[in-house]
Amino acid sequence: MTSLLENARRIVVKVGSALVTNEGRGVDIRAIERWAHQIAELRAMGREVVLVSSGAIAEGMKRLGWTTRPSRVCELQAAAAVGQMGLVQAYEEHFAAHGIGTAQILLTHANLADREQYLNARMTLIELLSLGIVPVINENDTVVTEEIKVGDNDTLGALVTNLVEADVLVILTDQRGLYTADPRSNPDAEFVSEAAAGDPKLEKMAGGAASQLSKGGMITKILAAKRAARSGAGTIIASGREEDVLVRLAKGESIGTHLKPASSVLHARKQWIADHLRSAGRLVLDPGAVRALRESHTSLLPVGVKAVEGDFVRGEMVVCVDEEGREVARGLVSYASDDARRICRAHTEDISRILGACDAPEMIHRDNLVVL
Ligand SMILES: Nc1ncnc2c1ncn2[C@@H]1O[C@H](COP(=O)(O)OP(=O)(O)O)[C@@H](O)[C@H]1O
Ligand SMILES: N[C@@H](CCC(=O)OP(=O)(O)O)C(=O)O
Repeated sequence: MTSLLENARRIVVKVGSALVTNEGRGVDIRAIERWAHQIAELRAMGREVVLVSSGAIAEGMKRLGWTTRPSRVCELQAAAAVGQMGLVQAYEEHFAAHGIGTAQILLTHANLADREQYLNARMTLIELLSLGIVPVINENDTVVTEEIKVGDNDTLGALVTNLVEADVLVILTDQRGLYTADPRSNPDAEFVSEAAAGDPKLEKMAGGAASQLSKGGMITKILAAKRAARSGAGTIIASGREEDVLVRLAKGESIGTHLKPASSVLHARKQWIADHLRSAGRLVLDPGAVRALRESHTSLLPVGVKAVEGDFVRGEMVVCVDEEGREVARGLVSYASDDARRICRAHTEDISRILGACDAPEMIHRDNLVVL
């Protein structure tokens, strides 16, 4: 078996509290140095990497001189706010040593449930990746209470994987991967090197019941893999202490537990476009464009768009209709409605002259288009 990471172009790496913090005594600087080094190598191999890192509370406790984890939510929030400074400082310093810039992103579940904020976060992250920056994400603990928390960073990692349409989610933890039972209490537990993401048997191995969800552990990783598979991404659970784990995985070595999605990224994305998104506007196509979409499965070019209806931002879902108003396709549009109106009917080579820049040669790229 080869690694899911071998051919992945966009990767989300989640590092857990168990790893980032030195036995709960603040940030493990040596560990951060090693991951920065490995992620720099992945970038040099042409991969894009988003990092989801825990550790703010543990670092905050150290800075505040607290030796036991507080129970009041506001104390945990205060510790997270203090500790986040140390966490991002450590990442910034160690990525800078490789000439790589970093960006801090703090997200909540509520941010990602809101359509506009979801799209804004997506645009920002994709822009950062195209600028060669490594985004470092954590939950925005200051503004969340128990009920609206993502809860654990495994779930946040999966949400970010869906958000940026990553190919693979790598969850680094303090175990080699998934065992048939918790290896801490079951020395006979067997290692699982490969399984289907979403297989209910895995939830039982990880300790099962939904009531344990908030406690983290392996169950949140298994559920994160199930969630990531919805956008076609595979998940790897591996030990962050394994020598050069990310680079070796990217070179094709099979390390850790590989949880494979049932369908390909492209198929899953198209399913998502077709099923889940509310349309933000309409593009009226001329008969030539309708034919090209139906018969040649091409991208939709601005020249074939006769009119643009509605207000939308880049990346939103729009419905494509023929001159009689019948739905032909739907897809994620490459331009916001104002720009789309200005370039409809235009040839691709004229886009930069009209808009001052050409973000994309097509109105909807064929990977983001579902013809009905
Ligand atoms: N089936 C299992 N296989 C491996 N680890 C398991 C399993 N069930 C429970 N665990 C526990 O999950 C822990 C990892 O989760 P956690 O401590 O939340 O890590 P992190 O902070 O990296 O998210 C392991 O140390 C292990 O004790
Ligand atoms: N956001 C918090 C906690 C994140 C969390 O639950 O972490 P994890 O156990 O790695 O899934 C922090 O940075 O300390």
